[in-house]
Amino acid sequence: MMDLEPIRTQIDELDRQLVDIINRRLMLAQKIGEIKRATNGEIYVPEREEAVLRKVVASNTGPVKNEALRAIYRELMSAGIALEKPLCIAYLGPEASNTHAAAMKKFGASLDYRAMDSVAGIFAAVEKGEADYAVIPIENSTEGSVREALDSFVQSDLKVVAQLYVEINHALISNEPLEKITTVYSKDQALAQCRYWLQRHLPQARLVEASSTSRAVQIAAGEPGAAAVAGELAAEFYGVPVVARQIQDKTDNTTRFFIIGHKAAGPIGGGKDMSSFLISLGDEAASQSGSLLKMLMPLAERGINLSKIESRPSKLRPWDYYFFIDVSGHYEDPPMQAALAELREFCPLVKWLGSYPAVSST
Ligand SMILES: O=C(O)C(=O)C[C@]1(C(=O)O)C=C[C@@H](O)C=C1
Repeated sequence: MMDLEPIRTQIDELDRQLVDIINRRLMLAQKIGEIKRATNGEIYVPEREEAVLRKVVASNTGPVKNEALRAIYRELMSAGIALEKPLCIAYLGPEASNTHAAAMKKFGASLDYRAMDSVAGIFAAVEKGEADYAVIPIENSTEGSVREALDSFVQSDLKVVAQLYVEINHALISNEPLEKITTVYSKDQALAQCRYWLQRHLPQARLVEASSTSRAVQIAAGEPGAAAVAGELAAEFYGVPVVARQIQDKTDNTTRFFIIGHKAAGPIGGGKDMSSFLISLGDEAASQSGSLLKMLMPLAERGINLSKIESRPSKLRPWDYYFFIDVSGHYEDPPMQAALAELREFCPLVKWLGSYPAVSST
């Protein structure tokens, strides 16, 4: 057998150098932190993180996978942020929810996390300064928008600062075997994502909505005949067995999360920014044909790409709608400013919800 020792000696030497380099990187982040504190700058800078990750990935010649590099850098930047200021990140809890997992994926292990029991509570926590940023689910590839999350932007001045996509796998979690399960708890979106599996395997079971997937596991843990639909992380965290894995109807079930804070991300440029807006057409919508087309034209004419449009009842009067749109580009881009000026001529409400890096690579 070949001798491992000389190779391990080389690894030990590289590790010593790595620790030294990591500490030197962190000391630079600390210096940046001092400048930010003196100038009241944002501690978390999504556009800079995105630029760092893109440079790192571009310089990678292998064999390390880009995904592994991104995970390593996530933790390096998390450690850096913690030295600049120990940020608190609110998420839809309780602990071990899919949003908790998404928050950890975005911000790493060095920050403080705070579970909240509703999207409204999350917005309030950031607004009152009890948390610096928050992570909320905004839409799912199988079930569409999280309506409560969209509606929260109507009243709030908080901004979308970043986004991330996370593949969501659901499990059936219970102390009971499948044949003894009579009630299944979960968040409405999660129940809907497993609708056919539940119909096939538990046609008699009562489906009951819970405020989150992890809350469902807490309930199921203490109730005879009850099960929860949630991620396996929650099963492990609350010590409740997994009865069936991968029960979502679509294998590529993905949820998009928004990171919200007080200040939107700065521009990256080069087609790598996105922005979200809330627009009301007011009486225009009811009185004129083609008003929706009129709303989209100022954007289309300037090459601003619309990637999503969603209407929600305004709740001001029946059949009055708000349009939530996601578009390419940053709020500060001159073509965007021109399009917005035009929109404001006939739309009673054009509210900027935030700008953020286009496809988050974290
Ligand atoms: O460049 C900055 O502003 C930093 O604070 C450094 C750093 C990094 O570690 O690279 C850390 C946190 C920010 O979110 C962005 C980048």
